[in-house]
Amino acid sequence: MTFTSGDSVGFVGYRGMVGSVLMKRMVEEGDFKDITPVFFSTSQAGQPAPTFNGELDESILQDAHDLETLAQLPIIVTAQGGDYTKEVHPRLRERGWDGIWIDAASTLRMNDDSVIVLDPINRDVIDRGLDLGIKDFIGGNCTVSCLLMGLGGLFKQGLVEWGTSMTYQAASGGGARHMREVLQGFGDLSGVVSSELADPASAILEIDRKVLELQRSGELETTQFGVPLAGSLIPWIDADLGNGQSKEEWKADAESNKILGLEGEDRVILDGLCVRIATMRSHSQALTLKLTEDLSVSEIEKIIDEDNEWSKVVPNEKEASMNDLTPVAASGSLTIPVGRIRKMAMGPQYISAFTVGDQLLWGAAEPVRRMLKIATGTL
Ligand SMILES: NC(=O)C1=CN([C@@H]2O[C@H](COP(=O)(O)OP(=O)(O)OC[C@H]3O[C@@H](n4cnc5c(N)ncnc54)[C@H](OP(=O)(O)O)[C@@H]3O)[C@@H](O)[C@H]2O)C=CC1
Ligand SMILES: N[C@@H](CC(=O)OP(=O)(O)O)C(=O)O
Repeated sequence: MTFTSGDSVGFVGYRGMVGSVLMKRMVEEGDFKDITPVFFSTSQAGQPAPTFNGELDESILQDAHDLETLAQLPIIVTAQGGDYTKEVHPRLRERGWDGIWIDAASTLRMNDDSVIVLDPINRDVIDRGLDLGIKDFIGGNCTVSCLLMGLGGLFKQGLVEWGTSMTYQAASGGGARHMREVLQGFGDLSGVVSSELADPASAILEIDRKVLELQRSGELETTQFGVPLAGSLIPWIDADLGNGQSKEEWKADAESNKILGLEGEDRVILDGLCVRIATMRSHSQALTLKLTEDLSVSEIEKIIDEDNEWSKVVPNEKEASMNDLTPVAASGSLTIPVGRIRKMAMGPQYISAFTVGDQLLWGAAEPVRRMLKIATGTL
């Protein structure tokens, strides 16, 4: 089953948080002109379909579990989530569907017959996969994709022996309801001390006591995160692998090496701690890298800056770091700022770096959007 310009492409999960960012980017880039979109829903089949291409369209939402309809499509793009992938993908393949499956969920990422897509970093791996007849192209973990978009130049040139990544991951990584829960938490904490906050003479330790009392009371909404995140942090993300490592931490090494196409002795060792903090949609990470060579900071900055058009070095200065190297600065932007680059006290080959990326853009929707363009021959 091959795609020719104007053919239909199926979209599942278009109205979720990741799907909405994907649709917005496709509209911004005029991507709909090359395809005929067919929209699917697991809950709204039969209702009017959206019209992102700006044309009058009377089509209706298709049933996302209707294998017959899905199997007619040469390309399916899904941001519906891992449960949907687990349920539908194997059944489609079992019935002989050989179209291209492009997915934001992690389910198929580490399969031998899938490629993790991040084309500014691994276009060669994607092209090789297409040539070999690979049909499943999966977006990477948000933290991994943002790391490689920022520091990809060093990895691609084989300059990293090992690295640690200490993350500061935003609430959006859990989903829309997690973001709401954090904001609600901040509101509740602020509300319980509103009269004290209005009085500049009130005692800060009394404010702190009341806030902590509410955080520990069990009265805050914690359905999504399990514990209060507002005014706190959670030093564990994703499943417990039982060896002291979280699954999110495991992904750094496993996915980065797969994205870069590194095997055996060429693999880069990556490990670290993943921490959830109460920011909205940008993940940050503090890195320690051991380089294979003693490069000057300006050489390192040049390699990072020049690797792709989105990585941007922020000078290792206080004001620039405070203004340009934060989740507030990075959110809503495709630019991946990389700063705090300096030689560490451990020796000339050890460097620090700090990077931030919008986890809904490069962390989720953008690699998937670009893979669709590659699959349709327009990138
Ligand atoms: N959040 C993230 O940071 C990342 C997520 N991903 C992957 O993407 C998947 C989807 O994540 P995300 O977009 O956050 O999930 P959402 O919960 O926002 O959306 C998933 C689906 O929920 C259904 N839905 C039910 N109620 C609503 C509503 N009120 N508004 C919108 N959609 C609704 C929609 O399906 P329907 O129309 O069928 O009802 C929608 O497609 C994840 O499971 C994960 O696999 C990947 C990387 C990062
Ligand atoms: N686990 C990420 C979000 C995510 O969806 O990751 P993955 O695509 O690897 O499941 C986070 O919580 O920030």
